[in-house]
Amino acid sequence: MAATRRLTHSVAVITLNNPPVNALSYSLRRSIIKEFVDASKDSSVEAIVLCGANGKFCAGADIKEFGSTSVDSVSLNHINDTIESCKKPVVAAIEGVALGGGLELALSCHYRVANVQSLVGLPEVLIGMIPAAGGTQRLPRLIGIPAALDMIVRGRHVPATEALQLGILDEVVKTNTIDAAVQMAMKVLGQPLENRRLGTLPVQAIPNVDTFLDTAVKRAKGQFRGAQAPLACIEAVKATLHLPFLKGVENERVLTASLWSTGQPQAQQYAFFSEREVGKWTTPSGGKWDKVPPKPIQTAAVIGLGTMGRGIVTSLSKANIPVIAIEQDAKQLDQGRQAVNALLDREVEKLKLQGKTSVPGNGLGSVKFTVDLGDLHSVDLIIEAVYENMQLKKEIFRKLSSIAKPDAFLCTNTSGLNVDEIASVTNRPQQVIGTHFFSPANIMRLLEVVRGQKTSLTTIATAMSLGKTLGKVAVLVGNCPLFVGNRMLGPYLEQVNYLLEEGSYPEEIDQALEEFGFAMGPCRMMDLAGLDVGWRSRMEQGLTGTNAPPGAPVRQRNGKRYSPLADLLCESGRFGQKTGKGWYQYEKAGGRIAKPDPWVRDFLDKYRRTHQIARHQANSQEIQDRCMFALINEGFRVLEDSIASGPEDIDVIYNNGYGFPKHRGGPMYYAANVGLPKVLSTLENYSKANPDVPSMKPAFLLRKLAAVGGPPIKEWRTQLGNTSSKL
Ligand SMILES: CCCCCC/C=C/CC(=O)SCCNC(=O)CCNC(=O)[C@H](O)C(C)(C)COP(=O)(O)OP(=O)(O)OC[C@H]1O[C@@H](n2cnc3c(N)ncnc32)[C@H](O)[C@@H]1OP(=O)(O)O
Repeated sequence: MAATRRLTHSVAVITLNNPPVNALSYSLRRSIIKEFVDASKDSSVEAIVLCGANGKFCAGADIKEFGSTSVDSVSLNHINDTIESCKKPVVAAIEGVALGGGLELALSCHYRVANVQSLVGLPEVLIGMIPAAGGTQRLPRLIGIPAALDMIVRGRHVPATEALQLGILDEVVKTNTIDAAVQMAMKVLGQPLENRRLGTLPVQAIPNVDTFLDTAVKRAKGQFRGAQAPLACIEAVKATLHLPFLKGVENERVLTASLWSTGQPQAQQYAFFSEREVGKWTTPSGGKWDKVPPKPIQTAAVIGLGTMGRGIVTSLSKANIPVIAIEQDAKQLDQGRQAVNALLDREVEKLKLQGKTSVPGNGLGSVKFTVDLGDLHSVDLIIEAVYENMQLKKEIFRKLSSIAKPDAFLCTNTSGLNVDEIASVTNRPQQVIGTHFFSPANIMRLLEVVRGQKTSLTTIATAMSLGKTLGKVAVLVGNCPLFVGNRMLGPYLEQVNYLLEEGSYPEEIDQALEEFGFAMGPCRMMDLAGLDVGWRSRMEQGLTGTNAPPGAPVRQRNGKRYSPLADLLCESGRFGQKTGKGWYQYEKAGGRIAKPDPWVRDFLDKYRRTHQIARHQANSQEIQDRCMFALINEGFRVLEDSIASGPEDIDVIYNNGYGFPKHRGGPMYYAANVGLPKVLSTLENYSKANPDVPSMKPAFLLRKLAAVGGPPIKEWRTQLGNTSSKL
């Protein structure tokens, strides 16, 4: 744990050592200050190098210690000021990462040398905070307001080559970073340090700075919808213009305290740790992430090059895994090839920007396009990504049974079909697993890994590990219709339809949920996904179309409330963005700019008149409560059924796959924050007034937890008890 010290010539090298990422815990901070003061007093030491153990400089403050009392007793600001004012040159030797407080520490050093593979950044905004150890004051003084603001507000991890260009680093080396830092320290001995102390420098003026900052605020409000940290970051950087350095640092402290009182940092830090926790999967049969080794995946194949397949091929190639990409005929193969190549070209551009052009083959795995399933005989893992049709999927898996090598894993990319049924037609159900990617699959971080009844632990471990290799956050879920995310979406969208029936317009509903923080309101989301998808599914279920029960009341099915609104839209050819019309109108078929459509208003008004529904225009709060509590209630049912192993899993799914605002932690964290007794009573009231909407009947687990006062979310798991686990 202690920061250790060794002398190289007359240079003291202080090593931060707090595995796994050298986070600046209270005890590490104490050791650093002690070692540093000793070195600066030692007359045999002429210069000091700061580095991190195990190839990592430092990932910043220890987030686990936030909120504890020891935080301020040895503040990072005190360390940074001591370093910056040191009379001997201090050089940071950056390997791996210098993030948050780690970069702030490095910015207090007089020089910075980094390994070419390293990343630097101030990602505090991603955990609901601002850099509060001088970062918002030193970085603008070093690289100017625009570049600093961009890094701080987006929390970007900047590759070393870019950081060198920006002026954050003084030198980038391919090997022996610490030696290079020692060399640098020797080289600068005797040179004046005044202009290397960032806290003493003026910030460079830029023209029209007020307009520039106002625009940044407007952009952040639009982009981060309700998240306070990006705005506080702008405020803190703005202070460099009118406050002296120390006052600017004091302002960081005030802004941090004010952010903390919003509860957003706590929610985002919960989200951060939940993402790491879901990787540590367990199963009731005793399977555990660190006990079951995954099989290495050296080659993979993807069947079907529609939107999902293209993204999955790109994702695999990006992870440097050679892929075989299959389509059923030459024409579709050609279309798929063009689309994949365009996506891969964009990836190459991104790699170039990161200075990674020297990686052999550009660091992308090769892609072989073919129409011949026979080519799959030697691949390690196959992902089927054809459209959602059980018969078609089964036909493919039957064929794969005889073509794929016996130890190959067979994955189905389905958003809700029964993985057991698909596995049942194969000769290896233990090696079959669901991998539910989210569109666009090369960008979206979420991967739902769906375990079937017979899926082996090795198969789970391999799919989860593949998710990590692809840079995704993989969540293990059980097999039930629609799995976790889409299952919860059902009652949420049901409420949207009922609100539309009752008198709200699509844009009002979207506005309320976008104000809540969702990246996209539900009506725009349905238009994007295609209204016909749900329509076809409802036809297959006999809820609408020719299979619907004859003489069924229009607004009821099987004794439950039913809204035919989306069916009616589809019957008039309005499938959403793809047809240029859905809940909104678009500039053209395939267009993306949604405009409220007077046709839709007329259609809804006429519908209400036909069915004699008195107009009830719900306000934002009612829209948010009904939609959110419907979603959350289903989340409790998912937990009861053990389809997800804990509330954190659900929250990670929603934060990463459904545009849920991370500053609210996730739907289950939000429920805990609102208070479970309140969620329960709202659902109870609705349910009493609407007994024909069973999805709003409060879940048993919600009642159970509310009955014990709504404990903190980390205690929910203990209340889950013995349920019939699907995990
Ligand atoms: C409180 C004192 C003074 C306050 C004033 C100073 C304010 C400073 C503000 C900050 O510095 S806030 C922190 C800013 N830093 C970050 O946000 C970085 C967060 N970490 C990451 O982005 C990643 O973890 C990583 C460093 C890029 C590494 O990613 P990788 O995928 O390689 O590993 P992970 O699984 O993510 O992490 C491994 C392990 O380490 C834990 N961890 C990571 N960072 C921190 C941290 N800053 N504090 C505490 N713990 C951290 C992570 O939880 C994993 O733990 P596990 O137990 O193995 O799951």
